[in-house]
Amino acid sequence: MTQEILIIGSGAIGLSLAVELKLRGASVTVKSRNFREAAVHAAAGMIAPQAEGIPSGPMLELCLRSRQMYPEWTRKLAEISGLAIEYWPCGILAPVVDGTTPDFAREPAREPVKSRVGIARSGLPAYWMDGDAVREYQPGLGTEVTGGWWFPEDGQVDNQMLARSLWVAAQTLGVNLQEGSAVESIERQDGQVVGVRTRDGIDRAYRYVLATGAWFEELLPVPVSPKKGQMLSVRVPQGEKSPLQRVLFGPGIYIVPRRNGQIIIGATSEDVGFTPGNTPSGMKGLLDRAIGMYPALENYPIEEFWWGFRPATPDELPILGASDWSNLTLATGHYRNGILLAPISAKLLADSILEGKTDPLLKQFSVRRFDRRVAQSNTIATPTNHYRSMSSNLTSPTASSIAFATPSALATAPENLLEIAGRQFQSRLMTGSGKYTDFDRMRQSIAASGCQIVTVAVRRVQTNAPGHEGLAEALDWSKQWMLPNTAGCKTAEEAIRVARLGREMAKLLGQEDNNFVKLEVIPDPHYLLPDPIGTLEAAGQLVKEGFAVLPYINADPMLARRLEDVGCATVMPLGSPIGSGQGIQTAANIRIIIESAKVPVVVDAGIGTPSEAAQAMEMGADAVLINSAIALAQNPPVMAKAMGMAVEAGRLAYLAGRIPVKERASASSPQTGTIASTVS
Ligand SMILES: Cc1cc2nc3c(=O)[nH]c(=O)nc-3n(C[C@H](O)[C@H](O)[C@H](O)COP(=O)(O)OP(=O)(O)OC[C@H]3O[C@@H](n4cnc5c(N)ncnc54)[C@H](O)[C@@H]3O)c2cc1C
Ligand SMILES: CC(=O)[C@@H](O)[C@H](O)COP(=O)(O)O
Repeated sequence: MTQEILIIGSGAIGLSLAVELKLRGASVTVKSRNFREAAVHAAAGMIAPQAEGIPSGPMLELCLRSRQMYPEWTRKLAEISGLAIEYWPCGILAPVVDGTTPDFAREPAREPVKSRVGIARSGLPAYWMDGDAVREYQPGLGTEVTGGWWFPEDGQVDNQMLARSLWVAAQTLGVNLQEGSAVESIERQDGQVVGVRTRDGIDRAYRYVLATGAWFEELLPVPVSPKKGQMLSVRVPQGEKSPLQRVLFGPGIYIVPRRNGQIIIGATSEDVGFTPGNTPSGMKGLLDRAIGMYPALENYPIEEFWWGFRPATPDELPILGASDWSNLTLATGHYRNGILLAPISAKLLADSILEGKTDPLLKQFSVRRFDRRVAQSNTIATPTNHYRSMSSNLTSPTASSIAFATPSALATAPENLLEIAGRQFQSRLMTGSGKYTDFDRMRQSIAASGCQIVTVAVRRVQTNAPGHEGLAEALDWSKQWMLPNTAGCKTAEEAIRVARLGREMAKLLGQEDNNFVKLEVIPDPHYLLPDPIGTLEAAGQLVKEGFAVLPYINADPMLARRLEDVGCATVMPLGSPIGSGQGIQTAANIRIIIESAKVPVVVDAGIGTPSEAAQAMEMGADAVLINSAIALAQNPPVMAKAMGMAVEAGRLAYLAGRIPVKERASASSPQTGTIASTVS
């Protein structure tokens, strides 16, 4: 068997993965029944996690991560293939029509509406405009439009160019592309795939990936079905300049203007199996809605119509990752968002196939959610149930918990308490409140961790960002000390403003004397690295205003000293980028900070496992702050418990003092006085 990776399917997903695997040095073959039938050609190419109204949770996170990858990903593909790809972050305007107000617009904007333009409730950039404002912004909208949402970070890619570029990039890199090679069956034996059968015989490889889009069920009994979409395009009349410079995404209709004057109009969503062709009723429905939203289209020449099949699963979420066969990876079900999700799918699957790294996000899209057998056995071990049985063990006074009491008492002895700005805490673990799938899970996890300080993103709570609606009220603040943070602030000014809001929020929730703020000034959306200058500037001001400032910083010893000098209550150097789970990559600098700091040092961000939390504490950190590793674990409450124990273990180890590292062995039992030496 060769070390070849064999991908079945050459659509957006199969080709993106082929390119990624090849770029990382793998040997790759792609079997493609028919490149032209792939949905990637039929799509509109919208990069639209916000306009699609995807609710907060793993899917939105996947989409946002992918959207963020788009500029660099398309640049790289264009460079390899030598073919331009038009990626246009033009923003998407979602007009609202009377009686069809989409979910995200149902409540009015919380922040004061400045004239006729309001800022959205979502933590992501989104702006509400009333009827007059939206018309000013986009002249020519139909009379039925009563307002609209503007999503400046959504956009579009020319999916036809993308498809060509993916194919040529794969070819250029040396992927073995076998067009016209339809796989008829997948041969399986002893829990493994042993080959794929085509009309020419059996092909074997070391690993296999099934990426056949809407046709997935033909080869494997997994619930993926085709959702047909009909589309058409018109063209801006010759000599006229396109009046549309952004995508319009209305109820049941979208209008996607390309820079070359073509305007794509889509799309129907039909459960008609693989029935081919465009229908008069499909076309009429699209044209009626499109003209209603943007009447000028009625006189534009029609250029083309077509259709395609989206791969849809029952929950409309993709299937990504491992299967019941150890060497078979699954990649399908991207439904309406396969163009958007191509880069992140390729990255996460390549990480898993080549490096055995399973991003926690990938687990959310496992095929196992459709497996009745597995689902049933899972109910016994679902996070909540498992946690319940575990927590009852932990609270009952068993022999082991009694035996454990002495060291715990040491860790919580008065001289060993964590003290920040005059306030004492027994637990040295701080946790975050974001990224949980639901509030119950969050509450259970925070309780299981034993932490006493919980940080809350003020801005996201204020704007009711997805997953943050009612978050602040969801926790019992008589048991936890709130650490409001300024996440989402890019400048010192914003952070100062949000810190003040945070203080008000803590007051409203009953913590009258809470002046704590976790200061985050992060202009860089990619690595979420803090701005040292903005942080120092904001810290100085906030200290003057009476805040206890806990600044999140890169592990920079000089900056830590400057922040201490301006009066910060702690310093919070990062272990590695937020949410990366890369552990403590900055150990050498953190050691220097710990050595010289007179204020508590809290290692914040990047901790992925309990052993890394313990490592930070063994190094002498005063506390750690952990969010993603708990919230995104398969079983958050149990991971929270593990983190709490690790922090305590690490602290005890630090207090106990480790043995020095020696170059030579040193025997555990005496070398003299043994029987042999006594006899002789
Ligand atoms: C009308 C329409 C509009 C859309 N608009 C958007 C949009 O604006 N934004 C967005 O993000 N997404 C959009 N999508 C969705 C997106 O196009 C799909 O999610 C994505 O293309 C799916 O990619 P895939 O690789 O899984 O499948 P496909 O791209 O369909 O590719 C599957 C490939 O597998 C091959 N294959 C099948 N069976 C076999 C076999 N037995 N052996 C070998 N090869 C086989 C097929 O020939 C095909 O080439 C749209 C889809 C449609 C139909
Ligand atoms: C919630 C919070 O404050 C995070 O920004 C923090 O830095 C934790 O990082 P991880 O999510 O990597 O644990």
